[in-house]
Amino acid sequence: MLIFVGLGLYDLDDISIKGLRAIEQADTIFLESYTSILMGANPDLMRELYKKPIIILKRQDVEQYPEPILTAAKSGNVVFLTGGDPMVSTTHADLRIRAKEQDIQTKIIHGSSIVSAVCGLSGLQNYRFGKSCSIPYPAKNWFPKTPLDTILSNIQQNLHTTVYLDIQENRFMTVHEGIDLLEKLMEGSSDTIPLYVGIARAGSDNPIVAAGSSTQLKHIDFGPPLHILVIPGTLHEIEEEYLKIFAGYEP
Ligand SMILES: C[S@@+](CC[C@H](N)C(=O)[O-])C[C@H]1O[C@@H](n2cnc3c(N)ncnc32)[C@H](O)[C@@H]1O
Repeated sequence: MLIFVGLGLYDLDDISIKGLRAIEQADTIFLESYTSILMGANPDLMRELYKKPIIILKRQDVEQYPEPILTAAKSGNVVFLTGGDPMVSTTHADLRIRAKEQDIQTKIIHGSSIVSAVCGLSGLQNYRFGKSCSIPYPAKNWFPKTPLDTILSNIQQNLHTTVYLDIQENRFMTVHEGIDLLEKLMEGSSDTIPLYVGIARAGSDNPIVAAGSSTQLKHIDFGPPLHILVIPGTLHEIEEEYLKIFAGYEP
């Protein structure tokens, strides 16, 4: 059996009791930490708490060479750990399909997700979000414009946009870096993003939530990762009130 377990948002306490029970019963535990990462925990703390070994997986181990995971799940109980919810903004649906094709039973134990956390922290209503996008760190000769296109298209339709910020090995894109990259993409055009909401460390005891123009947000210290951006469409009056109270928004 292959059980996808969501670790939740920030530290060891965010996993569900169902998730912990699945770990207790597991013969093999895998952890992927390339789609998201618990900044208030680490694999050693997990091994200590779960009293079991944990095998760390890279993207290619899951997306290109998943056979060891599937083989283990054919003969025993496998838990596959992911930050947040395992099926939100990840590609793990593919692994579940591959397991099904090999007659391996699967199950999902959900975790709290950044997708719902942004709604609670910003007050932006979940049914007013359009397509989300990700900003990658620019590589040599590669700086995609698609995130900006998604944001502008959502703004035109009066929808909010969740903007995931890149995670690379020990490199986590900040709200400031994300805004700078978007501003660079808009240089020389008439496109503008009038309002940004920056969120840091959702799920921790001290998340930061700040709303304002790019210039205003550049003066905010968001602190350590993880960070995420939300670009609102036109605000509903309750959303505006919420951002004023909880995110220092000054229209
Ligand atoms: C690709 S998404 C994966 C979402 C995850 N599966 C979930 O359900 O929460 C990961 C991105 O979301 C954002 N993120 C995830 N957890 C966060 C947190 N606790 N605080 C702020 N941003 C977070 C970061 O921008 C990160 O790069």
